[in-house]
Amino acid sequence: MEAPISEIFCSVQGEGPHVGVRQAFVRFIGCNLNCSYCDTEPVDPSVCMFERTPGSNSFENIPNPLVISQVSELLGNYGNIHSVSLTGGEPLLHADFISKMDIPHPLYLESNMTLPNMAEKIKDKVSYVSGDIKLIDEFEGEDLVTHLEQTIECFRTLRQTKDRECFCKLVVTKDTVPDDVYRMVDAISDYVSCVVLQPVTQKHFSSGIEFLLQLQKDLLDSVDTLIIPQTHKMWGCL
Ligand SMILES: C[S@@+](CC[C@H](N)C(=O)[O-])C[C@H]1O[C@@H](n2cnc3c(N)ncnc32)[C@H](O)[C@@H]1O
Ligand SMILES: Nc1nc2[nH]cc(C(=O)O)c2c(=O)[nH]1
Ligand code: SF4
Ligand SMILES: [Mg+2]
Repeated sequence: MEAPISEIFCSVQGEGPHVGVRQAFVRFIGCNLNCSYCDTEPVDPSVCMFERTPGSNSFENIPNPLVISQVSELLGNYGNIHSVSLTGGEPLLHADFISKMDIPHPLYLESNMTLPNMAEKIKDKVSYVSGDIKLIDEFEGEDLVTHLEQTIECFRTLRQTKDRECFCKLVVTKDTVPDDVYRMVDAISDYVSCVVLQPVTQKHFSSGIEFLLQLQKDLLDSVDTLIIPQTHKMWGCL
């Protein structure tokens, strides 16, 4: 079993309720969506950039695709880590690979939550699910009803249990429509421990502070809701 991976590095989780924990990151290549705000840089798919020494900004190029034993060996360099973040791109496109991974650390999945059949394959492998809600205007493709159904099914499959933590992130931009947020959150709120409103970072127009605080106020009536920006961008780590 093999998969194309763009980066393997060690950093701290910069988003959501576990900001600051030491993690290894495995970034898979490829995505089924095309979000307007996406911060994943295009890469040379022929190599995986491996940062052996955390924070060194020095990378070894490892030819793609990688086999599972190679990934396990590379992750062994990073010492005492909280978990291994599987990100991308969309890691669920590589569910077959993930289902066969055999590493001693808990797996932390970062997903767009649009591929319920793939979620089924790895639901018992992952200990943490950081699942996004994507609003329909963020990508081209299916209609709203199909998108909503797939998102709900994905959250239902990967929902919070005694063995798995599942929380939701939602990137807020100046184009975010509150009613879209309420509809989507309402549909999945039973499956998550909390909702994180993640203000969009970067060159994109930011949403206003008042707007974010109003969204949080409204959502708090039904679900624990935090506002947490991408903290790794603040101190420039990977
Ligand atoms: C790059 S994505 C990869 C995982 C998966 N495809 C997804 O979208 O959840 C990782 C996280 O970064 C967030 N993200 C991407 N671009 C962002 C931006 N410009 N500002 C804030 N968050 C962003 C995504 O919403 C997601 O929560
Ligand atoms: N430090 C750090 N935290 C992160 N949380 C989610 C990330 C991602 O790109 O999936 C990410 C990332 O790329 N770096
Ligand atoms: S789903 Fe994730 S990786 Fe794919 S385009 Fe959207 S933010 Fe980027
Ligand atoms: Mg990122």
